[in-house]
Amino acid sequence: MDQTNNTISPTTDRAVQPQVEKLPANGQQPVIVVRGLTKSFGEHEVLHSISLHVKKGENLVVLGKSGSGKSVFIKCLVRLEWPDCGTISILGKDLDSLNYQETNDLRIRIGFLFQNAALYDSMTVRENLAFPLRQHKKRMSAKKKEALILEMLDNVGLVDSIDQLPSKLSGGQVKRIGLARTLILQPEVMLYDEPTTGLDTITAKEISELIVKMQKKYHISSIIITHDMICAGITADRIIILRDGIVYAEGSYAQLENSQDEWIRSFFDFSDNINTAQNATGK
Ligand SMILES: Nc1ncnc2c1ncn2[C@@H]1O[C@H](COP(=O)(O)OP(=O)(O)OP(=O)(O)O)[C@@H](O)[C@H]1O
Repeated sequence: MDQTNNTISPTTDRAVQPQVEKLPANGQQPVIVVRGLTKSFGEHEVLHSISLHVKKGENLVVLGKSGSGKSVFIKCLVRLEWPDCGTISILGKDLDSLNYQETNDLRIRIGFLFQNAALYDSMTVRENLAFPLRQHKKRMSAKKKEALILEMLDNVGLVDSIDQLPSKLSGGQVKRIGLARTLILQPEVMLYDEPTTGLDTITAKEISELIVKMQKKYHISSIIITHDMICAGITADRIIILRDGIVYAEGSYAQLENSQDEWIRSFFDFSDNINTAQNATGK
């Protein structure tokens, strides 16, 4: 189904006309391409023919009110849920065409930071970071592993916590270590599910700024699911908004904030904070 005809109707506001089907004009293949993704639970159609792409090095924020299908969408990307129809291509691989081994190989190139990503309580920070390396980088030397652990802890400003147990860390520090642990496998694509949930405003801002710092440092392409507008303001290169199972709107933060559509503008109640935050990150 043509989403452009299926979405917002009476508006002439170009910023909210979903244009996600238009692929980049520079000929560069997007890192993620989703076409016609549909997912129902029983009679309840949660996602209806979603199509979007993510360009290399881009942070795409997916907004939507509670229950709009954001988590179901991201779970479809990592095959925690199976779409009823539609195609998903990540890093040039069509997920449906991959065998078990190819799926596992691709998974290593994709980092997924869960909403409530927990650290292993009985392991120190170093051991938590070493864990994915032990699983997936069996041939990497101990020296290189230690260097990577230190690099990732340095990225998140927590080198001094290397020998601590998670129980000694604050909520924000746990998030940072969770991010470091995901990044240690050097993913080309990151999927963030509500990365700032449960954090106070200042810590949420710090985590959001860290996401941008990592995007720039490692040229990571990301999808960030959030309903935290401060996080969206800091991290988004582009935003799509889900409503009733479709891509209702697409645009930059500024375009959507100034939309003629009142429902879209209702997301942007914290604009003063965000303007400050956006200025700080140059988005
Ligand atoms: N496994 C499931 N079985 C049945 N219904 C489900 C399942 N998972 C999700 N849903 C339904 O799909 C809809 C979308 O859920 P989803 O968790 O994706 O929303 P969301 O946009 O992430 O919401 P929130 O911002 O509150 O996390 C909800 O109505 C939810 O009840």
